[in-house]
Amino acid sequence: MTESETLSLEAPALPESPQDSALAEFAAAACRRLAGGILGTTGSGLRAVIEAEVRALQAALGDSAELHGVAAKHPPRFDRRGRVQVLTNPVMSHRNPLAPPLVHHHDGDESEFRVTLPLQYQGPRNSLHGGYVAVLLDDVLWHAVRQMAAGVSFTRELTITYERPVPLFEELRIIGRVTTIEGRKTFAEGEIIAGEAVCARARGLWISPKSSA
Ligand SMILES: CCCCCCCCCCCC(=O)SCCNC(=O)CCNC(=O)[C@H](O)C(C)(C)COP(=O)(O)OP(=O)(O)OC[C@H]1O[C@@H](n2cnc3c(N)ncnc32)[C@H](O)[C@@H]1OP(=O)(O)O
Repeated sequence: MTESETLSLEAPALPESPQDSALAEFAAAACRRLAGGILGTTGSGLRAVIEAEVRALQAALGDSAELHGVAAKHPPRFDRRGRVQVLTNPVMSHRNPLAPPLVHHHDGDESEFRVTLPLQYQGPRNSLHGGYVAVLLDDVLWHAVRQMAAGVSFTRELTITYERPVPLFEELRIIGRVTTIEGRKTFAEGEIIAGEAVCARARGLWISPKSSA
């Protein structure tokens, strides 16, 4: 597979039918498994498997140029509250192979993700990459803000405190909660918890641009 073909596959279509959505989620799950498998395996046997898989995918996709820029052609989709759905988010979208297989729920002013992270998120040995710690906290805090604040808010400031390594291969609770709303400004905080231990903390400010408030 050439580099340009790889990039084209990273700009997925936004399918409209439930069947297509299921297909996109299936494909993303397969990509995740492949990414983890590649990192954990070496040798010529792996090369043969990957070559065969890639050739089969190329044949099934036909002209992969069709995948270029498809997202921009599709109109946005809306949720039950009339808000634009975020279908490509690299943390929460089940269609995005970059997103880990997390489950989330929201209760009151608090959002929670639960996830067990595999090898492709490794920074220090057996621990989560620090940048990804910030990504997860940014997203869970934003999710809490999204439920509570009017309009759409964007991260203005985010401070992470790395208390101890965040482990891979065990379930994490990633929690975000709104602390204060002052007009267009929403302050939030949260943490990543493994077992009983708080591994990382975050606090930050989200601002809704004047036009969306
Ligand atoms: C559909 C889904 C799509 C969205 C899909 C999102 C997917 C989830 C992503 C997770 C979240 C992200 O990563 S979001 C992506 C990363 N973030 C971004 O790209 C944002 C880049 N920054 C911006 O675009 C801008 O700075 C904004 C929109 C955040 C704010 O712009 P602005 O509205 O012009 O801000 P400004 O007037 O300067 O400040 C507003 C008010 O806040 C005050 N203020 C500013 N900074 C501070 C501060 N540190 N502490 C206290 N107060 C502050 C100012 O004094 C002012 O007060 P006063 O004068 O009013 O009193």
